Amino acid sequence: MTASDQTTGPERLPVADARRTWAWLRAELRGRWRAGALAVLVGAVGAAASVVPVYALGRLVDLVTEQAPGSAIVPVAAVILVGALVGGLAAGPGTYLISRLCEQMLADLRESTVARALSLPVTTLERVGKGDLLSRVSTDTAAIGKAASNVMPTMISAFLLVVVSVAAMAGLDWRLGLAGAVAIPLYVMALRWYLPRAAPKYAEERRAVADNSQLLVESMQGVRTVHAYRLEQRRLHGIGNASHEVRDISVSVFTLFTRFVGRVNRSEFFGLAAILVTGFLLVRQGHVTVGESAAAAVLFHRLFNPIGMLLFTFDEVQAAAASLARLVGVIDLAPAEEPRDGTGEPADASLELADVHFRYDGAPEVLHGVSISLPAGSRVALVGSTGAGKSTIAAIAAGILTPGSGSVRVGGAALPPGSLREHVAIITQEVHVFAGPLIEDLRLARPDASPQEAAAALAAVGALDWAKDLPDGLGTVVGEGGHELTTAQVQQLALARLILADPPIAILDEATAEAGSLGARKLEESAVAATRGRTTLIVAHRLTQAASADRVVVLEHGRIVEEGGHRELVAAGGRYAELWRAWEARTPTSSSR
Ligand SMILES: Nc1ncnc2c1ncn2[C@@H]1O[C@H](COP(=O)(O)OP(=O)(O)OP(=O)(O)O)[C@@H](O)[C@H]1O
Repeated sequence: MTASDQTTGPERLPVADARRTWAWLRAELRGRWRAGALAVLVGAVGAAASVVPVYALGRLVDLVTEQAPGSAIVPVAAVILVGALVGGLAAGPGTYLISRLCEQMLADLRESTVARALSLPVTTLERVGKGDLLSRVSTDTAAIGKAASNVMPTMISAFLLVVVSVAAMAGLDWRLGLAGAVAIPLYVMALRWYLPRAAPKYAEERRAVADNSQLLVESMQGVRTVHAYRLEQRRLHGIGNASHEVRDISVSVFTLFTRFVGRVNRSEFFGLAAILVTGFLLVRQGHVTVGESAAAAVLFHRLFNPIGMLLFTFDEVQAAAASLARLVGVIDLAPAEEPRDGTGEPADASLELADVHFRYDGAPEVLHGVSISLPAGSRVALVGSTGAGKSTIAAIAAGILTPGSGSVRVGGAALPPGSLREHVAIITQEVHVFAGPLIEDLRLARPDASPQEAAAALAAVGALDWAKDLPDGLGTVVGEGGHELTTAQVQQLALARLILADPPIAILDEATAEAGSLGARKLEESAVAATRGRTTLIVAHRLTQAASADRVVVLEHGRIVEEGGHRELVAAGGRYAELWRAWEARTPTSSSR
């Protein structure tokens, strides 16, 4: 089963199952087996070297007990010194190699997740909400990052030390090894008690955190609506409830953890007691020396920390595994669908939508076979009542949405969405101003644009005057936290970006609709300047835009009901004529056109 087969709910991105997550991890490790083997080898040498001083310490105890001469003690002391040195020296590179491996894997994981998230169909992102995705690329990546940089290196070193120490105890006397091993089933029992209880708790905690971020993101993004409808208290109440849920789940996770710690301490007690009793009996029967028995006890006692580390970090590893499953779920998502028919190079700047059908996820079809043809360099206006499907057509023509069936062709070529976007640029009313200097915002469209080119683009859309008057001119920081631009200024900025991007085809979806009537005419002029020479599809909310277009396409309920020149349609007395009459009645001045 792939991640994309299984969704955790209609409003969430999928989460990969354990098998798929392991398969991803194995494939990643297989691709880096050399680095992995080297890290384990260096770690094992360090662990083995660190056991030598304890062994030698036992021997030292025996020598002292036997009142051996100083000359016999010196070589043992030298062994202790060398062992400690080698152990200490190998620990650094061992940890470094493991950390490097984990960090490289994390960097690749982060890149693939973000790359896939950016290539997701817009409909998927709209359906799941940005909060879920944000919590995955931030909180989940952080959880894995923490495990990768702190937990995994410590855990692997601890594991190697445990293996080498148990082997060393068995080397002293197999019964001592066996006594030490008594603790193993107790540790395993503690872990088996804990893990199945902790896993769902962690998953629950992640889900609650994601829900909380979703609520926060929505409230921030919709802050104007929240103010407009006085929803502050209701939103705060919702966020408060979600935060309380996160808090309660975190507390219950911690309570579970402390109960687990109690079980681990009990295992340590029984393990050490078994070694001391066995050592006592073996010394009494003359099977081992006091030094060997003491060495076994020290070896075991030294494992308290690494074993504790192994067990206590298991929950972080588990949390990281839950996060990894969520990221692999995103990586496995199908990217936006490519068109099924052939591609090729566009012959010219014409744009053609042929028999396009479209439905949003889980909703009824909204476009029922729409065909629109824009010859190169023409201006076509799309007119229709609210919900007719105009914005959907604009998004399909721009390659933001993929039609369910039918095709979009540029210059006769059906292009994949990625390259369609190279030829077609769209401006919607939701223009985002990225935080930073104004000129950098313009350069999003063309990174190498010179200040003169940026200024020329602003001048062409009539925005240079106000831009120069900003506190730092084109260097003024705009966007979130910076100088606030008016809606009309933001639209002009988008039109200036269009000039810099210089696409052969432009789509304007409500680019002027937001403006008040006073500024609307000015913005229309800016739009005409920005689209001059380009094939242009305009979603015309102001019918003056339709009147100045080469052709008007009238859409109702997802179907084209009329098509032709403005005068021709007005004369025909159909749906467009009706809309035009209503428009003229509302804005008498426009009849002068
Ligand atoms: N993201 C979405 N998910 C589900 N349905 C949607 C979504 N966006 C639009 N719709 C629906 O699709 C239909 C066409 O919407 P669209 O926005 O394309 O119409 P429009 O003609 O541009 O309307 P308006 O003039 O109000 O912008 C409407 O019924 C709308 O409710």
